[in-house]
Amino acid sequence: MADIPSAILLDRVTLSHGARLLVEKADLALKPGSFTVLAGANGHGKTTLMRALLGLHPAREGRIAVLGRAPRAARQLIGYMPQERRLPAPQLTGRALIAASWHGTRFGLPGWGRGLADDLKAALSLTGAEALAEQPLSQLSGGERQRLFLAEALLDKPALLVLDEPLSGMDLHWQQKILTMLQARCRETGMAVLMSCHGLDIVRPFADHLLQISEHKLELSDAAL
Ligand SMILES: Nc1ncnc2c1ncn2[C@@H]1O[C@H](COP(=O)(O)OP(=O)(O)OP(=O)(O)O)[C@@H](O)[C@H]1O
Repeated sequence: MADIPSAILLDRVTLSHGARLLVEKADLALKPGSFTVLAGANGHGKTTLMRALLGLHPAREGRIAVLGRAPRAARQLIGYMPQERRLPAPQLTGRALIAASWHGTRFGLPGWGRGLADDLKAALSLTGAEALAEQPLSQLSGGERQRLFLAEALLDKPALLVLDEPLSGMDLHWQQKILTMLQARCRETGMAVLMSCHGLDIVRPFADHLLQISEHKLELSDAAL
């Protein structure tokens, strides 16, 4: 049987912003179906690493492969939820915003048809955001908006989910519900998750690995330890 490619593979990767070195000569291999929490102090490079996986930030050295492809070529297989999102029109409903961004990124595909509507319903149900999607974004709390944007990242049944502090603003009840859902999706569908967060105690019981960025190094450990 052919080898299944890693969800994320780094081979001697160095990341920097100009003269500011963030990660130096890092190696990493994360399997499909794995749930990894990315931790590190403010400004240590978590967002930059995620953007590099999406092909939005070039590695200074080394090779990055996502699902066996170069990052840009893997983009269609990745669901991404950025740390912050500008709301271009706060009066839009969540459903309308997702439809608009879907058309923007999937230019050339058929319109917002039945299949897509069903997929959106299923994704919204995973994050408990069905009712939220019908309300203007300006009337949602920060944690409610996060659930909506997480549904959007899940919409296309990605093989890899890259989440930049998705739990920020969510209360404990919803953090646990979302973590339970993500863990189950990893087990049941083989989707891999890389998720940054600062509240490690809550996340550890649900994750397989902890990936720490510190002193320009990436250190992978068992999340339970
Ligand atoms: N667009 C940019 N231009 C120049 N330097 C940048 C840029 N974005 C980030 N940096 C530099 O890279 C460092 C790491 O930023 P990054 O956003 O990756 O950190 P982070 O670990 O995600 O931080 P946080 O926990 O605060 O979200 C920053 O401290 C900053 O010095």
